[in-house]
Amino acid sequence: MAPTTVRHNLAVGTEFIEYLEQIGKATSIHRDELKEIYNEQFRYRWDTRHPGVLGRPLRARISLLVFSACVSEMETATPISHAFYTLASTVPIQSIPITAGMGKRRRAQAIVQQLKRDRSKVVASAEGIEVSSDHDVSDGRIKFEFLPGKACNISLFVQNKGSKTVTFSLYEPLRKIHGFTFQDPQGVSRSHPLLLHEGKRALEPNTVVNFSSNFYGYYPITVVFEFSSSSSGIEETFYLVRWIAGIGRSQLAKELAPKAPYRPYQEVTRKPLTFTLEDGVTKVLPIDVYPNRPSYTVLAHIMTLNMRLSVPLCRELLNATLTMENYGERFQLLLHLEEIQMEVDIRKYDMKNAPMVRDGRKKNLLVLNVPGVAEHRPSVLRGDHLLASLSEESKFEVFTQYKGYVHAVELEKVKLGFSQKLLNKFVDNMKFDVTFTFNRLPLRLQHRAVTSARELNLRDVLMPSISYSQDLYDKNLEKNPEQVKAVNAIVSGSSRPAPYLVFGPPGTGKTVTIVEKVVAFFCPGGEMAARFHILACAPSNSASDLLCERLLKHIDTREIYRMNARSRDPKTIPAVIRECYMYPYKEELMCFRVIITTLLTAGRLVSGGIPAGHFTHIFIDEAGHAVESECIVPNTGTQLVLAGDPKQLGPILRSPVAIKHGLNVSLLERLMTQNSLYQKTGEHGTYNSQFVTKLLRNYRSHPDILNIPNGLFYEDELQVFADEIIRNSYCSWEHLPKPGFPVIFKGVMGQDEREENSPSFFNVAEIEEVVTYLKKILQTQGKKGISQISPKEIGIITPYRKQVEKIRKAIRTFDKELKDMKDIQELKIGSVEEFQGQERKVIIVSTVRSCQDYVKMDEDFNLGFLNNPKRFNVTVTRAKALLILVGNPLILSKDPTWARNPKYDKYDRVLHFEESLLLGNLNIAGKK
Ligand SMILES: Nc1ncnc2c1ncn2[C@@H]1O[C@H](COP(=O)(O)OP(=O)(O)OP(=O)(O)O)[C@@H](O)[C@H]1O
Repeated sequence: MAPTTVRHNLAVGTEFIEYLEQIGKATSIHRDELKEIYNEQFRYRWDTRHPGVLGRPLRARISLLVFSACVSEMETATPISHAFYTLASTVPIQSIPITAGMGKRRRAQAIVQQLKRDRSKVVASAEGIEVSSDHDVSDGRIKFEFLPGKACNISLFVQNKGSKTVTFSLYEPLRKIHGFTFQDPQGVSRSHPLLLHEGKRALEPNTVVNFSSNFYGYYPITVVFEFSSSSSGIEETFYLVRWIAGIGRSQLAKELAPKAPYRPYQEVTRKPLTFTLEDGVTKVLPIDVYPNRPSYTVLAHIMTLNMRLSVPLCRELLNATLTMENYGERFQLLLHLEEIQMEVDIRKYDMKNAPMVRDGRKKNLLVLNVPGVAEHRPSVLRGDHLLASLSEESKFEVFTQYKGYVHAVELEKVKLGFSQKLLNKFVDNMKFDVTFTFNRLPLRLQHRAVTSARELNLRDVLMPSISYSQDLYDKNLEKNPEQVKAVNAIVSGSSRPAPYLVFGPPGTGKTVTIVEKVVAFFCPGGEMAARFHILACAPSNSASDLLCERLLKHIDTREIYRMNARSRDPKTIPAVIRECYMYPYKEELMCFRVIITTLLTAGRLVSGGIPAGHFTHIFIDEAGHAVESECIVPNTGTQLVLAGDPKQLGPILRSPVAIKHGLNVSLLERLMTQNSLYQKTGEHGTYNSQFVTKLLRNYRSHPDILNIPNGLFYEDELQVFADEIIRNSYCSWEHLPKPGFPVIFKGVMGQDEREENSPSFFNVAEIEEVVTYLKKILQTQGKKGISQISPKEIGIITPYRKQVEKIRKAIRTFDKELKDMKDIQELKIGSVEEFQGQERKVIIVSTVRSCQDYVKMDEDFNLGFLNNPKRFNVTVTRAKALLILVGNPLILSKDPTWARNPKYDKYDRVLHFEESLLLGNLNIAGKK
C-alpha cells in the first residue's frame, strides 16, 4: 500500500477534487454521497489503493490537507526568518476557487501566496484564541525534554480570551513523526466541534501530546489547529500553528551543547577612515614575489586603476573565449573578482571593543580572543596580520591603526606582535576595534603565474595542439593494462609538450600509478637518476602529505624533500614526514631528486630562483581540485602530468561572478572537456593514450560500497579489483543490519545547532551515534574473524568544521573509554576536502543537516552534502571495507543524489527512509 505522507495525501485529495469536478459533483457537500464516490469509483481507479479518508467529512479533510501541504511547503522552502505564514483569515481555505484548468502545483502555490503574509497571525492569538502549554518557549514553539524509554505527556490548553464564541473544529499534525500520539478528552473533530465560549478559561487540557522514543535526538512536529467564528453572518475559518519539539540529550550531548547562543557577526560599519599605520613585529619576513596591491573594495577601482580596464571591457573579456592572447588578463580579472568576494566575506568578522591582554609567557605579544578562529572563521594563520585601533580613538578624525602580526594561533586565541609604540601605552584589557585581513600571497603567486604564461611560452601546455614526441611512443603499450600504459606514456614523454592526463574514478590508483610508479621509475639511483628532478604537488597539504608518505616507501628519505609553508602549524604534519621549517639553500634544494609541496608553496621555488627546466617532470595529484591558475604556479614549461577526477571535488571559490565565468573549472577539466587531444574519438569512443589514460579498476572498496557512486557518476564502468581479504573484512560484522552488506545508514532525528559567533553547524545527536559506532568498531577485536583495527584505519568525515571540532572533543576529551585509547589521536576526523585522495578501512560519515531551512544556504555557500554531488562522491568512496552513514533520512531523501535509487519509486523511497527512523537502523541498499 502506498504510504500516507502529507504530500501523497495532498496529491490524492486534489486528484479527488478534480475527479469530482469531472463528474459534475464538485459542489456536493453530502457526506455519504462523497464517501460512496470515493470508495466505489475513485479509490481503485488505477489499481492503487488510495488511503482511506472515511469517517470524516471529505471536503473538510481535503481542504485541511491542502492547507497542511502549503504550510509544510513554506516550512521547507524558506528560511525561518523569512517564512511569513499568514492564514487567510479573510479568505477561508474552502472558498478558494479550484478551477479545472489549474494544476496541483499552481493551486498549492496560489494558496501559499494567500497564506504568506504574516507568521505572527498563526502564532499569536487570533480572535482571542490562545493555544498554550507549560513548555512554551516563544514564538509558537513548545519544547520539552525527554529521556529515552520514558513517556512524556505535554498538555495543550486551547482557550478563548476574546469577546465572541469560537468553534474549535480540528487539530492535526502536519506530518507523522514516530513517537508522537495525541489524546483528546473532548474528542474534537469537524463532526464534533467544540464551542469555546468567550472568556472561558480551560480548566483541563484540550489536547495531550504523548511522546516516547528509545533514542536520544530532536523530534519536531508541527500541529495545526482549526477554528471558525462568524462575523456579520459570514463563517470565517482561521488556523493557529504550534511547533512542538521533544529533545533528548545524553550526558555527552549536554557537554557538547552550544556554549552560548548563536550570535552572528555583525558587520561593523565605519565611516571613511583617516589613519596613520604603525607597523608591528613579525617573525616571518614577507617575501615580495609580485607587486602587492592595496586592498580593494570596489570592482571599478581595480579595473580602472590596476588593470586599466573599463567595466564594458571587463564584461567583454569575461565573455570572450579563452585564448593565449587574453589568458593573463582574463585570469587576473577572475582572480580580482575572487579577491573582492574574499574582502567582502572577511569584513563580517571585524570586531568592535575587543579586549586584549599581554601573553603570560612572552610579554611583548598581545593576546586577542577570536571566536571561530579554530575553524578558520576568520582564517588567521601564522605570519598573517590584522589591524587594530584603540576603540576610544575611533571617534577621532585621525587615529592610528596598529598592524599586529600573528605569531601563534591557539584554540580561539591569537598572539600578536605589535610595535613598541603600542606596547608602551598598553594596559591589560584595553579595548580595540579589529579589522581582519587575508594573506594575499596565494593570489599574488597566481597573478604572477598567469601573467608570465605567455612570456614562458606555455601555449603548448595550456592550449596544446600537437606532440613532438610521437616516435618515442610505443604503440604496443596499448595492449597493456591502463596503469602500465600510463606509466610508459609518461616515461616515454609521449604527450610532450602537452600535459599528460591520468583520470579515473576514486581508488583506481591515480596517485599510485602516476606518482609512486613513475617517480620510483625515475629514482632508482645511479646515472639515470641524476638526470631527473621531479616536483610532485597537490592543491592541499593533506594530499601532498599523502604523496610524501607513499613515496617514502619507495625512495630514500635523503632524496625527498617535503616543503611546507611557513604558516603551517607543525602539529598538523604527520609524524613520519615532519620537516624543519628552514628552507634549504637553493643549491641544496636542487640536489633533491623529488620535492613535494602544495601548488602554492611551489611558488617559493620560482621566487627562490630555481631555474626553468630544472624539474624534468611536474606531477599534480588531485588536479581536479585546483584552480587553473594554481596549477601553473610551479610551471616552468616542463612535462606536466595531471592526475585527478573531474567528478570529485573541484576548486573551492567564493565569488559567484568568478565561478560563473569559469574560475571553478580546473585545468584538468578544461583540457578534458574543451581540447580535442583529450577527448574520446573513433567509433568506440576511446581516449588517445598518447595524451590521456582513464583508469577503471578500483583497488579500494567493497563492491557494495562502490555500487551507488559507480552508477551515479561513472556509468557503471568501474571494476572491482580491491583486495578480497580487506574488502570483505567487515562482511560478517555482528552490527550489520544485513549480513554481507557492509554499508549502514543510521537514521537520526537530530538538530543542527550553532553557537557563539560561529556560522558553522553541529549536530550532537549524530555525534552520539558516531561515538557509539566507533566504540562498537574498536571493541570488535578478533570476533568472528574480524581482526583488530587500529584508530588510524578509521576515518570520520563531516562537512562542517564545528562538527569536526565537536566530534574531536567528544572522542578525545569527553568519552572516558575513547580518550585514553592507544593511538586515538591518529584517528582522522575531518572535512570532505581533507579526505580527498585519502582512504580508510572504515569510514563513518555524519551529514549534520537536519533542518530543511538551511539547505538553500548550503547550496549558496557551497557547504554541506546536500545539492553537492561531488562532495557526496568523495565522501562515499573513501571506505575500503565498511561505510557507516549517520544522518536525517527525511532531509537527505529530498536530495536527488542521496535519494537516488532506481529501484524505488518516489513514495517507496520516502517510506524507505522513514522506516529507517522507525527501525533505528537501515541498510540503504539492503532492501530489494
Ligand atoms: N595496481 C594496483 N594493485 C593493487 N593495488 C593498487 C594498485 N593501484 C592502486 N592500488 C591501491 O588502491 C588504492 C587507491 O589508490 P590511489 O589512492 O592511488 O587511488 P586514486 O585513484 O588516487 O584515488 P582518489 O581518486 O580517491 O584519490 C590504494 O590503496 C592503492 O595502494
